[in-house]
Amino acid sequence: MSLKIQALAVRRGGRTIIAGLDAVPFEPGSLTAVLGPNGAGKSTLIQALAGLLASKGSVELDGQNLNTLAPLHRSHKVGLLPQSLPEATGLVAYELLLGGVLASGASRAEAEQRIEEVLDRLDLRALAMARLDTLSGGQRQMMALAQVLARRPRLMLLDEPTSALDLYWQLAVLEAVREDARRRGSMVLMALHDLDLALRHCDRVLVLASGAKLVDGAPREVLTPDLLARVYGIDARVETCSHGRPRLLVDGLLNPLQAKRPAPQHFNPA
Ligand SMILES: Nc1ncnc2c1ncn2[C@@H]1O[C@H](COP(=O)(O)OP(=O)(O)OP(=O)(O)O)[C@@H](O)[C@H]1O
Repeated sequence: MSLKIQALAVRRGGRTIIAGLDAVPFEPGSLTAVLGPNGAGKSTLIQALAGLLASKGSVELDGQNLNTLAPLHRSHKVGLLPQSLPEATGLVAYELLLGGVLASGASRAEAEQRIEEVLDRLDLRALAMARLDTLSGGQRQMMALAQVLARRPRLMLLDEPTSALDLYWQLAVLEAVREDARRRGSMVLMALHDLDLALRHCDRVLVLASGAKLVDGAPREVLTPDLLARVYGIDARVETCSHGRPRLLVDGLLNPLQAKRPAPQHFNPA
């Protein structure tokens, strides 16, 4: 039982964005960070896995090819947190959660019970009855994440889940996701720019560049100074802090003439 990606290819706007991605199977309970520079293809991969973009190749979840499932059935198994925040509409936050959980196939009673649990776990009860247009961007992002957790999908796809959150909530949210994966055996793939969060919370990192897999492995092993220089064009290293945790130390930008960083991501029509 796992997620297997084989020869995944995605085109957008007439261009090949992801060309034949293979990955070692993702295990139940695992958190994987999808890393890479702007335009590397992280969101494209996540949207293709969620079924929002047509793709070739195979995406198998627990032995079932997701591309053969009807969209509704696929959405019961796969929960997506998009990069964009939920719109600031007159909808009450609780209604956002309820709509999502009911759409995932839960009964009304089951949906309400799951939402109560997630609101408690994330300490969001005080905001549950607020209109979305009265919440801050970060609060709306937390509500969207609460919805994904309450839907209890087998595969969670989170596109920059902490982009609008303060330091407390970045850690709190990732710990809640980690706990959910451990408890239910769900699998999590999340696009991240914060490498410290990837080092701290993820079992594995998948690094993309120009839509191709560059490396895939344990965060500490993969995030070497050479890789950081090649992918991000920065002079940086991972060291162990006095509390025994890995930390990214950034010394600065590499001189662009010396950097081995590829030019800004650009894809040739294929
Ligand atoms: N709607 C679209 N139509 C056509 N091309 C797109 C579209 N969205 C993204 N692209 C292209 O796909 C490539 C990958 O974009 P994608 O958003 O997947 O990158 P990303 O790694 O998530 O970037 P970021 O870190 O900036 O969010 C880019 O070259 C981008 O120009």
